[in-house]
Amino acid sequence: MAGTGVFAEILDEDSVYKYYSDGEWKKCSSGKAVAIINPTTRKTQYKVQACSQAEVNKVMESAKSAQKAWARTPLWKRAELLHKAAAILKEHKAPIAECLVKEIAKPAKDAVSEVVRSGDLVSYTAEEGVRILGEGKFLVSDSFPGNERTKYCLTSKIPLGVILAIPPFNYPVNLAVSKIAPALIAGNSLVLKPPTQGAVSCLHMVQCFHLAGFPKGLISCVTGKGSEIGDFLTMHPGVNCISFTGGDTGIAISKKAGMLPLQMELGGKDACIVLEDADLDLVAANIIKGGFSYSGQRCTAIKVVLVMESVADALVEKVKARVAKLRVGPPEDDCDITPVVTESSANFIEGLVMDAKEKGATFCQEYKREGNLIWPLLLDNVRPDMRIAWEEPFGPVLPVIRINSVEEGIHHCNASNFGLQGCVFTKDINKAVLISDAMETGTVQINSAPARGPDHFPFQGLKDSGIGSQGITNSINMMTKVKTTVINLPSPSYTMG
Ligand SMILES: NC(=O)C1=CN([C@@H]2O[C@H](COP(=O)(O)OP(=O)(O)OC[C@H]3O[C@@H](n4cnc5c(N)ncnc54)[C@H](OP(=O)(O)O)[C@@H]3O)[C@@H](O)[C@H]2O)C=CC1
Ligand SMILES: O=C(O)[C@H](O)COP(=O)(O)O
Repeated sequence: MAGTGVFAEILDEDSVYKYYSDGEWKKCSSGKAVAIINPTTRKTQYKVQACSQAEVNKVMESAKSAQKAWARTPLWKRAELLHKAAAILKEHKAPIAECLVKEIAKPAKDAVSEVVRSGDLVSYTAEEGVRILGEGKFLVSDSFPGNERTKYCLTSKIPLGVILAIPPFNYPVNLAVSKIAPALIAGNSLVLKPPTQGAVSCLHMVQCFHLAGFPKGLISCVTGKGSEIGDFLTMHPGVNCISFTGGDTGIAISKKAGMLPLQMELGGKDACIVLEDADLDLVAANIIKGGFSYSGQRCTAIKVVLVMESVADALVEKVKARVAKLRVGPPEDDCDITPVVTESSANFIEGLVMDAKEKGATFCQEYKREGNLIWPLLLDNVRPDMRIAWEEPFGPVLPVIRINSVEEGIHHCNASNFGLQGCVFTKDINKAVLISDAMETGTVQINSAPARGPDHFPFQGLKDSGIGSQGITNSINMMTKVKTTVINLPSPSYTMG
């Protein structure tokens, strides 16, 4: 049960979850709380502290001093603590998954998978960090013309300092640890600002790191609405790097943040290009998985199908048949389609659907909504003048655009402001590789739906989809900076051969 057993200490006497600072669970001085609305019941499920700017300042001070000691902690010790946290996370997957079900209406099985995947990510990061941070580079001066071998150059990767991690609602645990673990193994300290919808899941995850025994002040978690405390955090002088996953908010942050490294993973409009020789059963199965998992609330969800006209009717029929089998209902029952995260999100999705209706899209199913629950909807004959051809619904609504050439499909994909992932279905691997080369996206999946996982693969968005690259190795590296030490010798030495 959430907030019980080893998690009892994170809940205060007024049933408000505490924030985490200096190795302790605390109540904020304002006494204000933020309500977390259960997307299924649309009633308040949990409450968390609304932290103040003074509490953020204190957290930043602790993070800065704790980081100095942590940077001098041996790599193997950092890894050992991360492995402990991973084990505790997986041991308590049930109560954390329960929070995900209640806060973000994630289907129960997917919620458990997210926690297990997060434990695996933390452990993999510990191992990868020991390897790549245990190596430096050694250069000699005479490889450059005009130099004798009188200089030995040692280069290594050192921590940035205080990392501010801001994950989104749809993977509040996995996308938090995908920032926390690389930050810690690289010798940084970490300040986490969880999403409001998902905050309690994150607080339970933080308790697992607390129980693992990380030094006080090294990890902090401040709660509060991003719209209220977010700017103070992202513009705080104590922050040395921001790792953000979410929507357009990230673009605004990138314009406000100072001279510091940014890791941004933002929205996507992942296109699925279907050629005439594609295996349409394989395509249909991937469109269901890629377009409707977690009710389409994934940045890597398929967000537009671009199918050759000659096979479009056959494909639409196959997808319709599979849509009809999707179970719609509460996350507790492991339904495929569950309520979207907020009423405002449901309203946004509905706006896109109504625009498509007015402009003549073909509705393959009746549009149906009950509260935040929207039934899966395939829209055929979508045209570029419709908003849904370009905007990201983040819901169970999928547009189909019929194309008459591959070039038309690539053009539509590249005309988008987004550039996260895409996929292409064809039996001709040579053609698939050429199409992948032409698609201006961070990743192209050949004959499968887009996906971030497995988590050690590089994952990056181009254009408005992001800055920098994620994936465990790339995240570790971007949370370090290069340090060069040059040994100057009085005379040339060839000790190094
Ligand atoms: N790329 C991806 O993986 C994702 C993309 N999205 C896109 O974003 C849209 C909205 O989803 P949502 O999760 O609300 O994304 P947001 O970008 O609104 O929120 C992402 C995170 O940023 C925080 N935040 C909000 N405002 C600020 C601010 N001014 N400064 C600092 N942090 C802030 C949020 O906190 P709080 O929750 O308290 O507002 C949350 O933790 C989706 O419809 C989708 O298009 C969403 C999720 C994942
Ligand atoms: O931000 C997101 O939505 C996730 O990065 C998607 O991850 P997934 O492809 O593993 O669902």
